[in-house]
Amino acid sequence: MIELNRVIKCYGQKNVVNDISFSIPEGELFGFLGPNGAGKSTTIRMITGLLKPTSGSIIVNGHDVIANKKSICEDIGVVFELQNLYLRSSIEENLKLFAALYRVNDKQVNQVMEELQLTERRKMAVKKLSKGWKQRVLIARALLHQPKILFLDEPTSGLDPNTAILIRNHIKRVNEKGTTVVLTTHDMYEADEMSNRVGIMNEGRLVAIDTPERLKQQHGKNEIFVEYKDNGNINKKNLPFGTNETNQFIAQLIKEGRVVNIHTMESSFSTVFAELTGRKLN
Ligand SMILES: Nc1ncnc2c1ncn2[C@@H]1O[C@H](COP(=O)(O)OP(=O)(O)OP(=O)(O)O)[C@@H](O)[C@H]1O
Repeated sequence: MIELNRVIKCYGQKNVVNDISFSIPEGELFGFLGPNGAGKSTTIRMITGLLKPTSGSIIVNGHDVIANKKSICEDIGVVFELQNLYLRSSIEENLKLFAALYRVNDKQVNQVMEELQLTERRKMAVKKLSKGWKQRVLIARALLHQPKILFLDEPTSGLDPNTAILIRNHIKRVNEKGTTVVLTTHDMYEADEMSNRVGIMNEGRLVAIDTPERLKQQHGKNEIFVEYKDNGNINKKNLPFGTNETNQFIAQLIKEGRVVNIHTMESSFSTVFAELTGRKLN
């Protein structure tokens, strides 16, 4: 369980995280979204004890992170961008070094390597690996000590679709076994598909927190897509669902026998994001 209460972080005069309160229950897969500079990384760094808030309280699994940041080390695993691996060492050496710090046995190291499909290249130096392999090593390293909470910052950014699927599936499996997951992402499909709930930040504030389905119902806009004959050409239009203008326009097309194709389109999560933050991503 993660609980933030009235958390503020300011740099100079600017509140980059501006009085946010929310909680993440045990076992949830929580998607954390927001445009660049919204304050997501700052918030995650505060939750994981890497950064001290200006004010407010943060409790992780019953521990006050601000009073004692070391208290949560054993409970959390983190996969952040620009994390260091020992490039000249092999996958296995990197993992065993970390395993020793957490008193994790070889059996667990082998199992995690197997689960992330790393075994085949276990002896290969990390510097020779592609970005996707390195990312899997980072995830393996974060999971070695079987943390109760896993924090991932853009885990599939810049990876090929197959590696992204492998990583998403693994994150889902880890979550199904009981690990709470906090996933920061700019990928709206990933957020929608994976999260039990999402929190959306904008300009330091938490502007929404709910299930993707409810956010789509509340903030999305269903549309009707219609293709129709128009003076010898085929025209296409997206129209708002259920308005009088749309109904009249379509009724007229049907009457004149001009409809070529028509279907409704469920609002996408990108629409929700744009509506709540005023900006578009992906
Ligand atoms: N050490 C710092 N000193 C001053 N300002 C900072 C510092 N760290 C972050 N900021 C500012 O805080 C704001 C929030 O940054 P943060 O990295 O938390 O955003 P983000 O939502 O994670 O963005 P991104 O999606 O680009 O990673 C930004 O305006 C950033 O410039």
